[in-house]
Amino acid sequence: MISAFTGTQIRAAEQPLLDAGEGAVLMQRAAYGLANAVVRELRSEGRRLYGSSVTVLAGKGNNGGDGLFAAATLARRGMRTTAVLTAGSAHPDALAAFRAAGGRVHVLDEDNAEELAVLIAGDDVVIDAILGTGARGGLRGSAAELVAALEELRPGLVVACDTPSGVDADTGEVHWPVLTARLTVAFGGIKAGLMADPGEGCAGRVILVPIGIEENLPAPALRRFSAPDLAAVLPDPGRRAQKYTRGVLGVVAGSGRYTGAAAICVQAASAAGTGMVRYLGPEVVARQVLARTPEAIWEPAEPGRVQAWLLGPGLDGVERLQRARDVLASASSAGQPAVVDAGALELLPERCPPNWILTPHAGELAALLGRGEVRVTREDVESRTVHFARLAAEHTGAVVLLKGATTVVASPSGTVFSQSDGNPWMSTAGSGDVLGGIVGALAAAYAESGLDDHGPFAALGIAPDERWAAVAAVGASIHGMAGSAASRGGPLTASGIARAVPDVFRFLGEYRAG
Ligand SMILES: NC(=O)C1=CN([C@@H]2O[C@H](COP(=O)(O)OP(=O)(O)OC[C@H]3O[C@@H](n4cnc5c(N)ncnc54)[C@H](OP(=O)(O)O)[C@@H]3O)[C@@H](O)[C@H]2O)[C@@H](O)CC1
Ligand SMILES: [K+]
Repeated sequence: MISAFTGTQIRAAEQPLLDAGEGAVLMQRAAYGLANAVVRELRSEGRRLYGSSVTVLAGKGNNGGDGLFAAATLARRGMRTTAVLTAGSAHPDALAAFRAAGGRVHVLDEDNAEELAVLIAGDDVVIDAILGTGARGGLRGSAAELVAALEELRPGLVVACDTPSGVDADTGEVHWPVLTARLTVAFGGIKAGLMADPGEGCAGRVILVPIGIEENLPAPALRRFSAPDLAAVLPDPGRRAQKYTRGVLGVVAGSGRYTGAAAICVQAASAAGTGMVRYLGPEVVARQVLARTPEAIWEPAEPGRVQAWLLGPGLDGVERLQRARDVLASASSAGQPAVVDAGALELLPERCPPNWILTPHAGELAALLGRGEVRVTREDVESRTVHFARLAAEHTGAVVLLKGATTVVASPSGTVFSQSDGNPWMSTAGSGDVLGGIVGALAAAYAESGLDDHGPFAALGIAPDERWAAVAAVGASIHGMAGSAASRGGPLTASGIARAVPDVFRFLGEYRAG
C-alpha cells in the first residue's frame, strides 16, 4: 500500500532525531534526494546537466534550507543556479553553502516580483521551496505575486520541495496561488495532502525520499492501493466456484426517464465478475438491461437471494423510490451490504450500517451533509474533499466514496483511502453508473467470500472496520484503470469503460501470476 501522513505526524516522527541533534543530517538527506530527483528528471528528458539553469524559490524555514542545499549540490554538478529568497532571510547554513557553491542570490521585495518571474520562467528547472510542513495558510504578499506571475508564464520543469507551497500538507486544501509542479519530492513520508483533491492536482508525480524517520511513523492518515495490492485482493473464483459463490448482486436502478443508467450499471457489474445480477425494475427498463446484458435476470416480483445491493443510478418516480426504500430496509435488517448512489442517497435512514457504501459526487455529498444540518456547497466539498468525506462517514455511519479526479473513500472509523487511476475523459454521462456496478459486484463477491482475518485485506494490514472502505477503494481503482484503458488519451463512453473492466482484471491477474 502507498501510505501518506499528515505534516504533524511527520514532524512528530522527526522529533526524536531532532532531539538527538540529527536535524542537519536529516536536511542533508532530504537535499541530496531532491538534487538527485532533479538530475534524473533532466536526464530522462535527454537533457544535459552542465549548463542547464535552475532557480530555487527559498522561504525562510527548513523547506527553504532543503532547497538551497539541493541547489548547492546542483551548482557543484555544473548547473547555473539562482536563489530567490522570498522572505528576505533564509536558513543560514544552507544559504552559506549555496553561495560557496557559486550560486547567485536575489532577494524578493515589493517591487521586483514581476521582473523576477520573467527571469525565472526562462530557467530549465524551478524548485519550489517556499513553504513546507511548517506553513500556516498560503503564500502572501510578494511571494504570492511572484508565484501567480510565474504560473501564468508556464515555467519549465517545476519541482516541489516536500509539498507545493500553498497546498495544505494534511488535507490537500489549496491556498491559491500555487506553482503547479510536475514532480514533488516528499521527505520521510508522502504528505496526505498530495493524495487528495485539490492538492493532488498541484503536485504532479510524487516520489518519496527516505530520510531515516520512517521507523517512527505512526499508522498512515491515508492509504492507496497500488497494482500489486489490487492483484492481491481481487476476488479469485477458485476451482469450485459457481455463480452463487461468486456473489449475486441485486440492482434497483433506472426508470422510464433514465433507462440507460440501469443498463450501464448492470453491464458493468457483469463485467466486474459478479456471479449473477438480479435486476428489479419496470419491464420497459428491463428490456434495455437484458438487451445489453442477456445474462442478467429480471425480477418483476420478489427477487431471489442476493449477497449485496446496488441502488440509485437513474432512479426516479414515487413508486421506484418506494421500492428502493423497501429494499434498503430489508438489506439493513438482513445485514446485507448496499452500494447507494444518486437518487437513492435521498432515501437513507439517519444511521446506516457500516457495510453500506455511499457513492456521491461533490454536489450530492453537500446535499447529504445538509440533511445533518451541515450547510456546505459543492465548492466547499471540492475544496476540502477528505474533511467532508470523513464528516459524512461519521454522520451517516456508512462508508463514503466521494467521486472526483482523486476519489476519496472514508470509513466511519475515520480511515481514509484515496485512488487516482482515471483520466479527465471519464467525466462523461454514465461513468458513475459504471463505478456503481463495479463496486456492487465487488461488494457481492466479498460478502460471499467474507472479509475475515484470514483474507487478503487482513494480510495487507487493513483492520476489520476499514475493510468495506477498502472494497470501495478497490472498486474506484478498477474503474479508473478501466477508464484509462478505454481512453488511451482520447474520448470514451461509459459503455467503453464497462467493456474495459475485464481487461483490468486480466492485467492484475497476470501481475499476481508473475
Ligand atoms: N524538521 C526537520 O528536521 C526536517 C524538515 N525538513 C523540511 O522542513 C520543512 C518544514 O520546515 P519548517 O518547520 O522550518 O517550516 P517551513 O515549511 O519551511 O515554513 C516556513 C516558515 O515560514 C513561516 N511561514 C509559515 N506560514 C507562512 C506563510 N503562509 N507565508 C509565509 N511564511 C510562512 C514560518 O515562520 P513564522 O512565520 O512562524 O516565523 C515557517 O517557519 C519540511 O517541509 C521539510 O521540507 C527536512 O529538511 C527534513 C528535516
Ligand atoms: K515547498
